[in-house]
Amino acid sequence: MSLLQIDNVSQHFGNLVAVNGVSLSVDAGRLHAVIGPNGAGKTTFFNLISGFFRPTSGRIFFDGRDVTLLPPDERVAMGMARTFQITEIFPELTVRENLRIPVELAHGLRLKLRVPKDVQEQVSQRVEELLDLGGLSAHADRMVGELAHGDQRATEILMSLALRPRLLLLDEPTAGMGNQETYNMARLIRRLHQSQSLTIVLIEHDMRVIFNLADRITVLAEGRVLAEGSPDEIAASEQVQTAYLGKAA
Ligand SMILES: Nc1ncnc2c1ncn2[C@@H]1O[C@H](COP(=O)(O)OP(=O)(O)OP(=O)(O)O)[C@@H](O)[C@H]1O
Repeated sequence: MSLLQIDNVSQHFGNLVAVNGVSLSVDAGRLHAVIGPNGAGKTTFFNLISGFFRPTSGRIFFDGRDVTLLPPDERVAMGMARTFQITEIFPELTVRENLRIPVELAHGLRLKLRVPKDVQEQVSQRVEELLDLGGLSAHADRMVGELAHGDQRATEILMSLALRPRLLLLDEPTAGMGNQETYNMARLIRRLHQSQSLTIVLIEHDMRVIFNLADRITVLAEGRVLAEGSPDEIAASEQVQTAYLGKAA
């Protein structure tokens, strides 16, 4: 069964149709990439999935439930997590302290003065698990603001996992990264996908990352679905090459 089902969704901004009748279905455990040239509607589409915009028309289902009108926080509570192009971390706190914040929130602890010892231990254990998962244990006590950009983004992604989401929406996770950082980020995404059975929908510009990681790819152009298929099918599509890959190469 699909974890995420999008039926014929459109988003108008005045006369501009940013997303035009897009449908997409993502099965649990899949990694689905959304690609397309600048202005194709990718970010708007993500805003619709995560609830920052309400579509002009169409429906969105998550885990079988119609979430079209649900606000972002209720979607998060249902198991949807999203990271943004802009890094959202606390630069003057350490990596461990940054991770501790959402983990405590996930345990309902942030406003409690007295926290039972066993709960404190569960929180600490989950923080260490996340550090380990992200390969960040060696940097745990460093201030996030001092880390390389790639490690900052990794921290942010790990923070979004504190609530143990089932769907992770990643908006250009390798934006602004060099080759080595891009490679490390792709490895982290693969690890999350495989070891945590996390369903991932990813917007990405870097073709190496997409063709390496994705099970399926949707190509958007001018707000519409230009093509959808496996990486091999998309790479072989003349229509896609003309509209997108040709230009990007
Ligand atoms: N809040 C908004 N109000 C009006 N127009 C918008 C708004 N957000 C996006 N648009 C327009 O919708 C179209 C699609 O934009 P969007 O940012 O979704 O594309 P994108 O594929 O994410 O592009 P990029 O790769 O450059 O980030 C563009 O023409 C953009 O100018």
